Amino acid sequence: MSKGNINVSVENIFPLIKKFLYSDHEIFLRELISNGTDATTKLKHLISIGEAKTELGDAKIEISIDKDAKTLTIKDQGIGMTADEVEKYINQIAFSGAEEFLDKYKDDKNETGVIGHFGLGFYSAFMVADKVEIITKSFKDEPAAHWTCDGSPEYTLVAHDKSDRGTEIILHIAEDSTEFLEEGKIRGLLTKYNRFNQVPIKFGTKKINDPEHEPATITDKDGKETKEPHRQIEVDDIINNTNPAWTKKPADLEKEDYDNFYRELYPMQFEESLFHIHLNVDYPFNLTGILFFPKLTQNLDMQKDKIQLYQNQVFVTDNVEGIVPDFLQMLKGVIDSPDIPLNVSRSYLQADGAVKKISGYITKKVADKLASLFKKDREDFEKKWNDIKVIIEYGMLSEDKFFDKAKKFALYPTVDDTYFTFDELVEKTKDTQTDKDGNHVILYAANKDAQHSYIQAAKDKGYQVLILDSPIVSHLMQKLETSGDGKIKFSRVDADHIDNLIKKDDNVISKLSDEEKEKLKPVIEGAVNNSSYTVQLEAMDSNASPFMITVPEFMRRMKEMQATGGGGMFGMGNMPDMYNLVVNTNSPLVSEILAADEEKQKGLISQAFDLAKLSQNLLHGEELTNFIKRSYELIK
Ligand SMILES: Nc1ncnc2c1ncn2[C@@H]1O[C@H](COP(=O)(O)OP(=O)(O)OP(=O)(O)O)[C@@H](O)[C@H]1O
Repeated sequence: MSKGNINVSVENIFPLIKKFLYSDHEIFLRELISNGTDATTKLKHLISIGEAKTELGDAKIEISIDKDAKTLTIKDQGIGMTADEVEKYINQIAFSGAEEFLDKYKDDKNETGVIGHFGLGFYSAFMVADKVEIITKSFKDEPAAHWTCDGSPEYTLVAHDKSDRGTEIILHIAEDSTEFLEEGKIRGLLTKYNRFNQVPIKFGTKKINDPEHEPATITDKDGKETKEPHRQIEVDDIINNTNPAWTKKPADLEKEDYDNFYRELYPMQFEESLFHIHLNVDYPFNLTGILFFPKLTQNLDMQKDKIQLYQNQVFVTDNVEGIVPDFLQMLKGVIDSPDIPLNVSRSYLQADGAVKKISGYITKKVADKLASLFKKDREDFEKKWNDIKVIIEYGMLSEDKFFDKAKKFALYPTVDDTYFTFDELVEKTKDTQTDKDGNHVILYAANKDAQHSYIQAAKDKGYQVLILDSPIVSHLMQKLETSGDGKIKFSRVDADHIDNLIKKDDNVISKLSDEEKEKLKPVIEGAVNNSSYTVQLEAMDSNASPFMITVPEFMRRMKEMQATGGGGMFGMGNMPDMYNLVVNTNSPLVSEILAADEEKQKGLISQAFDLAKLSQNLLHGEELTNFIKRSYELIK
């Protein structure tokens, strides 16, 4: 028997471990399973190179709870340790590892700044146990060893009669941690952290139908046939899939395999993904994974399904901020990399060279995949556009490299469902939609129904009208306007009268004299009596609407940009909505207004103003009721 002190210089390490990251106590299980996994893969390696003369068998890691003894045991069939190795690895290396780890983080008040907490290792057991035993037998022909430590710096190390190879870690669960003696709790942790562990993990047994047994058909006295019950057998309950899809070669997987993996990863998700991207790189860093483009959904559960970060098939976190570019965080799937430093704060992580490269690599892979999907089957890509546009538009705004690539496949659908790339759109509209000053005006609508009359007016002129309705599109337009030669201007169809949106040389003569206009303007202003509207007299086509409400492009876009965060002009977000009331001085109705007496003028203006409001979906409540009443009066 040997007794010893682990290290007197840090006598208080055990209380410290216990206190350490209170909310993260549960990671002890992941740490101990990782040790068991390492021990098993090391042995496998030694066997493969002929250093270990033993059979691996179906080596697994077994987790068991003994509620009476208040113990939780993690047992592996790996490499094991001799007494000397326990002395070296547990008393010295593991301890100094834990000590170093704590030293680094005990002052770290910002607990969320640490992602994963790999590195505390074996001693994390003391976060939940007041006594820990190790019973271990090395694959080498040496007696087993039994190490016990009750949380003080003192330990004992004696021989043991364990005869099978491997290590058992017995945790005597502390009074304040008895939740870890509950089967449900442990099963939850195993599925959270270890469901793709490299070595099978057994947690109890389960009953299944015996595959060897073919139930016989029984015929009763009435001649009715029934099958006898399937014979049940008890088998190990293996909680993990040791071979998840992302660890395989893309060439070995069919679409169905990816679909199945998506469902395995998010069992509560019933929609299929739109497409996947298999990541696989080994230089200059190691990274594998599969990312899925999800179907857009309002389902909140779905939004909880995030990209999961693994390190060698062990779950670390589903907070991948800093590793995956922001715009791709709406994707789902898995990233597995041994090269991501896990014990560092997020700000450090973002500055880390390897992590930056990873983020760049992922962006490039996603752009390449989208480009190839676009090239291979444009029709299908167009169908998916609505579901993926927000992610792509966000990417184009936030990453210049992505913007350059996405320019080739980002789509601009028209109200008639034609999908143009930006270059195609420019080519298609440059002759018809360039104004007299050389500005190339791209027209768009945000809502086909609400802006119907404006869309129609533009289409009557032979113009193309895009439908751009995603929340960040105003930012993207701003970027597209400034990134080219400065000649492209986006304008919503209701930003002005169509002849003003794309001003051509042909000046329309006004039927009204300047004097008449001066007379008319205050009459209309008086009848409208609303400070949100600026009355603007315009000589337009006599067939165009007499009154029309427009929302100046600049104002509206600045407001939208403020509302969706960033950009725009400070303070604009809180400004009230402002409109122009464009009055067509060439319309016969306007001449009629001018000629009418005061009473009739008022009636005509209110009616025309309400009609203009109606076509902008601005007539509501009492105003709408009054309008309807007045309209009935008119047709009586
Ligand atoms: N189940 C086990 N079987 C065999 N050796 C083990 C086992 N558990 C721990 N060890 C030995 O003890 C050492 C220290 O373990 P510990 O978990 O503290 O650190 P680590 O696994 O080396 O690194 P990490 O900090 O990433 O956990 C291991 O390197 C290994 O040599």
